[in-house]
Amino acid sequence: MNAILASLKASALSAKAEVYRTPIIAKSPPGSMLRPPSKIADLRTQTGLGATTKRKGADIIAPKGMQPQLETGLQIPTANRQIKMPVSKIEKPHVGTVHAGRRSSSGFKVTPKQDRNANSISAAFADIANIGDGPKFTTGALPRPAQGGARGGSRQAARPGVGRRVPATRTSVTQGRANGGKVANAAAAAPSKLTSSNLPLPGSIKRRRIDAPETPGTNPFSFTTEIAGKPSIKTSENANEAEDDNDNEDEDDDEDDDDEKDIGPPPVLRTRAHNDYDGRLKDLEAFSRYMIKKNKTTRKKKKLLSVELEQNSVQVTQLEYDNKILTAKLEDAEKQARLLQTTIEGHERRLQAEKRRHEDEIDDLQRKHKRQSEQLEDEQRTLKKAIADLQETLDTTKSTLQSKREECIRLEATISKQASDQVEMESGNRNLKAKVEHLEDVVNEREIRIAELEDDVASRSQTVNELEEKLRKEETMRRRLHNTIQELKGNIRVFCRVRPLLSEEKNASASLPINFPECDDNNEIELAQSSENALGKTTSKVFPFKFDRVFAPQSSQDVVFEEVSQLIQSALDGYPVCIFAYGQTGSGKTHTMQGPDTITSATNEADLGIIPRAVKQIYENTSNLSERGWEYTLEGQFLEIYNETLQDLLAPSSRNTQGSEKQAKLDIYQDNEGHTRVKNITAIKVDSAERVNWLLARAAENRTVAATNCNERSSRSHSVFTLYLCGKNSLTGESSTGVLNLIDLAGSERLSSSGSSGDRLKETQAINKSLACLGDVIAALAKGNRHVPYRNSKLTHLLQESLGAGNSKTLMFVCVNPNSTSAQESLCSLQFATKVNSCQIGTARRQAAS
Ligand SMILES: Nc1ncnc2c1ncn2[C@@H]1O[C@H](COP(=O)(O)OP(=O)(O)OP(=O)(O)O)[C@@H](O)[C@H]1O
Repeated sequence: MNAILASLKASALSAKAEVYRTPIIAKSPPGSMLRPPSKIADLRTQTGLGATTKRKGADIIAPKGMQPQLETGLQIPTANRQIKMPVSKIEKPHVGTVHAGRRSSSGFKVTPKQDRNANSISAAFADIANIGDGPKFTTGALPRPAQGGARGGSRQAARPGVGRRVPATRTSVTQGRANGGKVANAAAAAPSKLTSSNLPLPGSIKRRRIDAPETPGTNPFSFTTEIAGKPSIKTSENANEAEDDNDNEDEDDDEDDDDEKDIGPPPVLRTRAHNDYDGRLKDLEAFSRYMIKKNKTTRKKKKLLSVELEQNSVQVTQLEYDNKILTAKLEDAEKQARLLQTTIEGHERRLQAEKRRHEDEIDDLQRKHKRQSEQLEDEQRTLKKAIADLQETLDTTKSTLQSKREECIRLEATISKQASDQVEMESGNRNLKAKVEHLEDVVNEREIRIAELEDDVASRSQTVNELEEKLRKEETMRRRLHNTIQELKGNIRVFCRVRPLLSEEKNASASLPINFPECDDNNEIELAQSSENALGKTTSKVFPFKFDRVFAPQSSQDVVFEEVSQLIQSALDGYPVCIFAYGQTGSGKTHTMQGPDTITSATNEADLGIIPRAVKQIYENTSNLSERGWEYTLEGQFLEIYNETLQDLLAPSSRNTQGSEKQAKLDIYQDNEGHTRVKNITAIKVDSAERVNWLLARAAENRTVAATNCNERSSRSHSVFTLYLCGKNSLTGESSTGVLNLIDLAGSERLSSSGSSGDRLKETQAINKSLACLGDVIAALAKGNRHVPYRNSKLTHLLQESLGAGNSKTLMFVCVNPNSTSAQESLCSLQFATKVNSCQIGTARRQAAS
């Protein structure tokens, strides 16, 4: 749209410029009056005209003594303003003939010249031009002349020779070369109507010089002006001269010769005598001749000026004609410009509307673009995040892919290997098939054999069942026999164990002189004791002791437990068993019953004492017994008797700490079945051998807490581990309830040798009391007293069921310290053990439901 508007504006401007440029060109038409400055100067020199006034765009030549008055171009004398060219008659312009006038006040006399052809500009041009052979005006591309025009008139008017009189001021119009050089009548040649469209373009005006003929008297500076579509006007001084012929033709004939002469200075009128009439007459005659000459010269000049004037008039007419044409073109151009302006305004309005619409569209598009940009930015952020996630996934996938590739490579290698293996296997398979066929035959044979064997198995399984039944009966028999053996061994037995000297004891003191006489039963021990009598003589006395078994210091835990395991089996068979260790502090009671103070999974099994080994044996035996229909549940409890007070060693540790929940009082009672039980005691199911380790660890922990309050608590209290074994045989319907009491008694130091006082004395008294009660109970059982004082101490009360109650089995370990410093205490312990060993407690009775 902008391009269309720009082209429209450019065409309008070019039209305007063309219109306004035309008068400028018309101001300086080629001709005699408006010549190049150099030509004008030459002409002025030749004609003796006055000063030249230079105007913008043209040189204006005025006669000597006459100032130019025209604003543009040439001021035509008033007398010649008969040259009019009404606009309405442009198609037939009037051109007045310019004549050399009469002398006027300004030196020229101007008279109206007869209009030879007032209705035809061509006639006027013909009057001016076509004089003799001189330069001519040609009409160029003017419209064709009217019929009957002066075709070839110029030829007829042309007369050869110079200086020959020709009709005054003749102008011919020719049709140019297109008409074959024939002269056309100007009137006939004029267009019927001049319009801007058929007017000649200003740019088509051509100016060329036509060489003047070499004829004397011809103005060498005459020009032929050709205007395309317009008549050419030819001017020459010959024409001017001819124009004057109408007025002074005769006079000029005589005076032509004098024209070229210099009239010289006026004659001098000398002073003569008044009566010198001849002289004065001569002077007057001379002066008269001079004046006549001068008059001739003046008239000649006037002629030239008249010619100039005529030429100017023609020029003016031509300019007016051009002016009107250009005015018409200007009007057309202005009309067109207005039209274009209207069109432009319309275009501009449409453009404004388009512009507004486009601006609205641009705003909409910008809003849309902004929204889309925001959406795109959001999408870009989302995409970036997705790309990052994808990149991460890609990396993970790449690494996975890499590992998969490596795996594929491995698999391919494996596949190729497997393929080769498959080939081998196929060949092997074929061999195998052959073998299979062979074996199938064998199998068939063997199936027959199997059928025979199944019959045999069936008969044998019946035998097995019969044997199992027999085994169960034998198991029952075994239990009875085992118990009988135990009874034969004694329901209360005593083992003696002497611990080795500790590393720190080996250098400090001499070991006790203990002797283990060689015997098959390993049940003797001799304690040598030297004493000094009143005479100062040292006497040595040997105290022999005999127990059910004596274990020397090198005896391991395994050897000790091997003798004990028979009693553990009795407990599993449903008998109350009580094993306790007796001896002074540090004699090895705890080592025998438990082993190390703290038992963990890292503890060496060889160091384990009777308690963990007993539980392990029980589990192994219950597993074996399950094949014979026995199912057992084990429940354990661990308590200590300190100063005749029961303490639960398996209670949660919080119950034993100060300020925490106070432990409920533990009371000993007998349940409905006559079993001795402890009220409020913590009973823990022992469902594995390892559970016992945890149980012992908790007991040790609770004992450690108590030891912080009471010095060497473990040595000053009795600890009792009780395991209840309840078994049921689903096959025989038998059941059994065994009790295993494993007791680590307090140190058995005598009160006198302990040197105790205060709390320690009280502790020792309590220990001695309970141990004395234990002795009393055993003595009562040995005597067969009806009353056995079990309730004299917490210990005997607790062991009532397991200590001599008919069916119970009791084993006492008397532990001996090999240190010589403990000789007296060791002797007392061995003496106490001998008393216990001498007891014969009644026949043990199995606690069976049936
Ligand atoms: N048969 C043995 N072999 C090796 N060392 C033993 C043996 N018997 C006991 N000992 C060691 O002797 C020391 C004392 O033993 P232990 O603590 O068992 O005596 P105790 O009679 O239980 O004393 P307490 O009455 O103070 O508890 C311990 O260091 C223990 O390891």
